[in-house]
Amino acid sequence: MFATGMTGYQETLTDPSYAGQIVVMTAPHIGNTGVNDEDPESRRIWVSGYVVRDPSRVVSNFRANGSLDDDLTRNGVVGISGIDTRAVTRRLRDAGSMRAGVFSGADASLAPEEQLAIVRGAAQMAGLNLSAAVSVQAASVTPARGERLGALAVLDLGVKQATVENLADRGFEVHVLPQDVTLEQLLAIEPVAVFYSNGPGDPAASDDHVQLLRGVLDEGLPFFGICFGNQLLGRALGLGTYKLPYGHRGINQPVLDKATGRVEITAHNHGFAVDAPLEGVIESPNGYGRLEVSHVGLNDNVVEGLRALDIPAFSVQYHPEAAAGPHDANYLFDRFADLVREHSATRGLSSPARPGVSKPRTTDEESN
Ligand SMILES: NC(=O)CC[C@H](N)C(=O)O
Repeated sequence: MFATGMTGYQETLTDPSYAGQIVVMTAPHIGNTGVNDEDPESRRIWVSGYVVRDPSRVVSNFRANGSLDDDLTRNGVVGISGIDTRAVTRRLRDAGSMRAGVFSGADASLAPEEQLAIVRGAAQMAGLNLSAAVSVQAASVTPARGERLGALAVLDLGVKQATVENLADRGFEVHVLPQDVTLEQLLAIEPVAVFYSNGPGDPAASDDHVQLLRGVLDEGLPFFGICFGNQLLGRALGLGTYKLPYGHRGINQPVLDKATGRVEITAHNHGFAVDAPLEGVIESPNGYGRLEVSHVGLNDNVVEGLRALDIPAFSVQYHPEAAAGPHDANYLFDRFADLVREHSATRGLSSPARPGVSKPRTTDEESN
């Protein structure tokens, strides 16, 4: 797939949501600012391959302590340059994101048909669950900063460091939990709220995370989800998801906040989306009351946010942590903190109540 950001390649490479994907950069000149210790969004580079037109031969930045080339080598990730990435992008826009291969070493001398057979033998992104590959194995805690709101359970489906920092800045004691945590283990930290992160893979292949989220919503806990978290909230509420032809990956995507009429320029990285009517109020097929699409992508009218009207839950498909990207959507972290404050005031911090809607509890009502 292709990414259109002209800056922030280090954040892109270390964003776990790119796991399993070969990233083609439309910006022609990549690597000028090298790499540093401050910008990684996670513990490693996750892309499967990196395709650029013209890598910088000189690293020039006061923060740099290495080059892009060295960083890719250290992480065992293959990069390829000298490619007309804009021509590749035009093909991807016409034909959609597809499986691909970058061959080096002995594989480079294989016949094209043999290379094609290797690519065709690779797994499709549709139907793939990659959460276990990127999630932490053990929980970790980042202390709250400023006014303390309480413990926040973050399900690590591929969380970015900038998200953790934004949540800690809002007063949450951020507990990053492994993706296979049980509802009992999650509730044991006595969270005031729950957050689902971004992450790689097809949301339709994440039934366990959807079930866990339904347990969280049944507890009446406030919820915020970003990107993969938005898709999983959609599924928990009873909506379907689908694969976009070539996805949204860049840092200048216009999104309408329907509540304010304001247009935000935002960072995106998603290949799937929630299927829901853009206008009007929808009744949750899973019995969570009313919900609506809160944000819409203006390039192609894709659902970019959801809000439940009868339970304290909302999510966005794009990236308010904006690493890299513009900060227009940063208010969403404040909106989450406000929701938790309101909820704590009405329910009491230590005794979460069930939402005032009755929910059928069978498992076969999942719509996808
Ligand atoms: N950044 C994300 O969370 C991506 C979500 C999902 N894997 C998608 O491609 O749509």
